[in-house]
Amino acid sequence: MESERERGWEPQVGTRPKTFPRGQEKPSPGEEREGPMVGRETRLRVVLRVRPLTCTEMHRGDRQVVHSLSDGTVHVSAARHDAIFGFSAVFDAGASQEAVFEGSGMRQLVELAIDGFSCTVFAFGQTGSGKTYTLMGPLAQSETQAVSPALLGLMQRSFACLLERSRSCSSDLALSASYLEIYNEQVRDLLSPGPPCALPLRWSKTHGFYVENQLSVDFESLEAITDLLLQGSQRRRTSAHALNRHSSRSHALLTIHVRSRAPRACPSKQGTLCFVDLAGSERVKETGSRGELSVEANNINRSLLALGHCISLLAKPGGKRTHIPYRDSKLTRLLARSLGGSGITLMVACISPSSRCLSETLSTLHYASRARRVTTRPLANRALPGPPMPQPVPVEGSTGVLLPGQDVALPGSRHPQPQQGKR
Ligand SMILES: Nc1ncnc2c1ncn2[C@@H]1O[C@H](COP(=O)(O)OP(=O)(O)OP(=O)(O)O)[C@@H](O)[C@H]1O
Repeated sequence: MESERERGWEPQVGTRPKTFPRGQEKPSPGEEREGPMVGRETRLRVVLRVRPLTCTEMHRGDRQVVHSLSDGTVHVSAARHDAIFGFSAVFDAGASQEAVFEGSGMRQLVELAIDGFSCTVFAFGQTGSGKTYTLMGPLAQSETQAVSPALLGLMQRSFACLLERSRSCSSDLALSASYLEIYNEQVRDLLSPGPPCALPLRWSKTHGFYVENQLSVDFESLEAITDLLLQGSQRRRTSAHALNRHSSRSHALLTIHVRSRAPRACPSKQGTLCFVDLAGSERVKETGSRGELSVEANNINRSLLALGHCISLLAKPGGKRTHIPYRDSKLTRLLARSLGGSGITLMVACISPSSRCLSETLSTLHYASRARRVTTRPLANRALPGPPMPQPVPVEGSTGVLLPGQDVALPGSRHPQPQQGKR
């Protein structure tokens, strides 16, 4: 039986805070929430969600080979396999969207983003295993009919939580969103109007990897951010194949930037909350992908392989001291900070309980188990006092902003390069 410490977001025994780089500062006395984990080795938190058998799987007579047990474990039992895997939490087929939000630690992650940390939640698993459903709920239906509030996913629940905190008397938060996809190894802006075009991914010593010229849109209400999510998701590449009628063909990253408006003299906190909906791994033989679909599948599988490789190396004892090949894919470059840097990460592994998916399910479970050994050293971000940076200028009649010197930038602001103290 594992201890609370092994269940994620608890610092490891005997680790010491390292020095605090510029822009990422020690907590001041009284900032309790940043307390135990700041600057200390902290494990990724990994939870598992098992979706129900689909109608097709039931009609086909697939057997259920995954059974969740109490205490965060699942039992996989099939002809030649009998194994138990443990996670920080396991959600079975009957778990509601609310139970996943409350039990996964998502609410805590929102709080940490408000406190200035770079927080990431990513969903991964085989195609059709329920990643998009867990993050966004059944979004595709919302074009024609409203989605029942009970079905809303981790994203919408986190937005509500964030806005509630923002309205509460003590917090004065400025919120903005950017939404990207990695499609066939190209980074594309999902909020930018017009045909998708590739954005450059750059690296700087102070900020690590960042996307140049991505659009960032201010928002102040749940309706505004839900609209952005819907607009962006409609632009995202999806296709139908044998295992999923709405299969995502790209990795999508929605980032909420949370800036606290502190008094002038104090450095303000600058946190992020990034939702990563990975495209699912797939066996081309089973999905029946041909032509363009098969090119997409190869790109998806290659980038997931690169991610798996980085995770394996990071999970080894002393792995951080070896070279981690983040540069092998755009996905690993963008997740470098969440996996091996100073961010705080929640991973939601999604699986199908069907006997037909057994080998993919085992692969996801092994991948997820390995990820539980990965640690980061969380540090909060602070905007530094000093000469003021160019501030976005509100544009009348829009939630968008213009940076000084820009003449066209609706509906959001472009970030040509990271600002000081911000990635
Ligand atoms: N927990 C769940 N309860 C009910 N239905 C679910 C659940 N999880 C997934 N589904 C349904 O299963 C189908 C596949 O889910 P989803 O599209 O989220 O998979 P995915 O992992 O994102 O796939 P891909 O990688 O191909 O994009 C959808 O019809 C979805 O509504």
